[in-house]
Amino acid sequence: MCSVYGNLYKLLVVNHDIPQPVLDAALKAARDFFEMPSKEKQSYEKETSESNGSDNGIQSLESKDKVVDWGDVMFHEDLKNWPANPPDYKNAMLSYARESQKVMEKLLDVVSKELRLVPTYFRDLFGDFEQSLRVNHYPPCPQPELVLGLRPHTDPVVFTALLEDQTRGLQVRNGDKWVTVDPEPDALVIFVGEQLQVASNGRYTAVTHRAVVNKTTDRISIAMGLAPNSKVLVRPAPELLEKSSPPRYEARTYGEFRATVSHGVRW
Ligand SMILES: O=C(O)CCC(=O)C(=O)O
Ligand SMILES: [Fe+2]
Repeated sequence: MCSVYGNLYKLLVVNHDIPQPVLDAALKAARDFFEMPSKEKQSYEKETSESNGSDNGIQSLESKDKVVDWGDVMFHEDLKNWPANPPDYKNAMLSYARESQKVMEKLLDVVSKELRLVPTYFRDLFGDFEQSLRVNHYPPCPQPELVLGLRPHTDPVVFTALLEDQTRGLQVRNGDKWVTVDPEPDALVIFVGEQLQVASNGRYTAVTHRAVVNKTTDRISIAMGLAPNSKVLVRPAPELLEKSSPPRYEARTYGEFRATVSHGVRW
């Protein structure tokens, strides 16, 4: 169903079976949203955003003690809070959510098999999934070296499917270096999230990533997080434990995890 390139720190998936128009429509809807006049955007952004980005950015740049995320985000927790405009925004995002969930579920089966578990092991363990969507916009920045688009973080979910436009900006941590991921048309970047790290007892590790910005070009990315529902107890899979590999993480429901662990990036 797909070719997976990469290694421990990133997965770049091509031939993922998502029809290109679905990807194009999601990116277009995001762009159309952020191109609307500020007034129209503001009511939505207030509800959904943690941003301190472009609109008050110059001020933020001057405060040296503050971490600045030079971006705006529309956050749709549990796929809710849709703006009425652009009119096709909601449908475009829901189609992307549906299609990317299929890809991530298939990848979970690949991971299960790789760990010599039954193919549906992790899908069964995580149960009914919930999805949240972060639609990110990073405007050009006059002094990109002073800010980040989005600070370094790992995603607290199982997997994230990141769809980005063709502007460079995503970086992943590999050892002590930041590596820029070159955007590829048609590809999705899949991140391992913290819930898969716990359930695989650290055999898969969550990817630390961040976004940088540039002087001339704005950038759009759409991150779809696949998460268990809040009641699901996430713990290292007993089948993966042995005397020589004891559990490395505590068992916690996803709800408890969300309430106690925060990386400063809302998911
Ligand atoms: O914009 C990007 O490339 C990264 C976005 C991201 O990591 C997120 O929304 O969690
Ligand atoms: Fe992320």
